[in-house]
Amino acid sequence: MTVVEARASAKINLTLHVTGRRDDGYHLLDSLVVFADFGDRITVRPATATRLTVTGPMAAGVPVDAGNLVLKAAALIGVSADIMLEKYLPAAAGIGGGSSDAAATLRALSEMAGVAVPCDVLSLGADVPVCLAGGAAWMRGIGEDVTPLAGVPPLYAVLVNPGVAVATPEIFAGLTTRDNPAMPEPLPTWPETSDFMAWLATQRNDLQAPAIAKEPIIAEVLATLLDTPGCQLARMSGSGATCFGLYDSAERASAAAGRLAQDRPGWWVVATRLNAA
Ligand SMILES: C[C@@](CO)(OP(=O)(O)O)[C@H](O)COP(=O)(O)OP(=O)(O)OC[C@H]1O[C@@H](n2ccc(N)nc2=O)[C@H](O)[C@@H]1O
Ligand SMILES: Nc1ncnc2c1ncn2[C@@H]1O[C@H](COP(=O)(O)OP(=O)(O)O)[C@@H](O)[C@H]1O
Repeated sequence: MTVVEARASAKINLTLHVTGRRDDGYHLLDSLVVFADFGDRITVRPATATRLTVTGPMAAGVPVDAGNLVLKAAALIGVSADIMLEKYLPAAAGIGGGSSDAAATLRALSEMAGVAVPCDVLSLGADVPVCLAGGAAWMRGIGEDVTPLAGVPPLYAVLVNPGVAVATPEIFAGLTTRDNPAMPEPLPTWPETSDFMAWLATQRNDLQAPAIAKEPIIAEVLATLLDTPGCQLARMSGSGATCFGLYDSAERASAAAGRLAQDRPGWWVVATRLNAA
């Protein structure tokens, strides 16, 4: 019997520029996306009818019915399976947990049954195409235009979520401007990690201000991250509330995560590598 496992890595928007809005209300994005070496885990086994079990430390509140993106992905690819989802990522957190689960399910079911992943996965969510691509990418359009990026260095990061779930549509609705500048085209090259960090600091997450207006604790998360030794940049990912801090070494990232976990027992804190090979 073929059992296939797949990692559903956390998605991090290192930049997230909102550059316009379509007539249907969806926003045009311009985002540099990378993935963490930390995430959920999907295991699929052949079965005559699809069944989903959700376990893991972050399983509470995750839908187990047809609303789960794992089941939507299984229906889209048309493969039945016994699917186990182990949740380690907080939901509704701006790190694409559900989208990454959907992409991992498509990959795992494709391998298990020997069927191709459907070309059009955007119907599962705007973040699913980039999660399916899986590596550092330039994401544009509403999320369907994904260009893999070489030359993005691996980074040491700490991810922090203060435990507030954020509804993505509400954050987009809070934008005061929707025609903000895009990243430069072509993107610059970054010979050293320090060049990349310096450039990142000049970019933005346009959803950060409306997210802070809705959930002021996000500003506290950013300030707390910036206050830890070695933190070079702190920014929110996606529509929040998860923020990332970038560090100059694995040791400093790990020390910061240890200190934050101790000082803020209610916060979800993880030291991880982004865009590691
Ligand atoms: C904002 C981003 C940035 O990567 O990340 P998250 O905060 O979800 O992690 C994504 O675009 C989210 O992707 P995803 O969560 O898959 O979005 P969807 O389910 O397709 O859409 C949820 C809602 O977000 C808004 N939305 C989403 C994408 C987009 N380009 N414009 C939008 O306005 C719409 O209100 C939509 O109804
Ligand atoms: N597999 C899943 N994991 C987490 N949330 C899911 C999943 N499937 C559906 N959802 C729903 O999707 C919503 C958005 O969750 P998620 O994809 O984790 O957040 P975000 O879009 O902020 O990155 C959640 O509120 C939850 O109800």
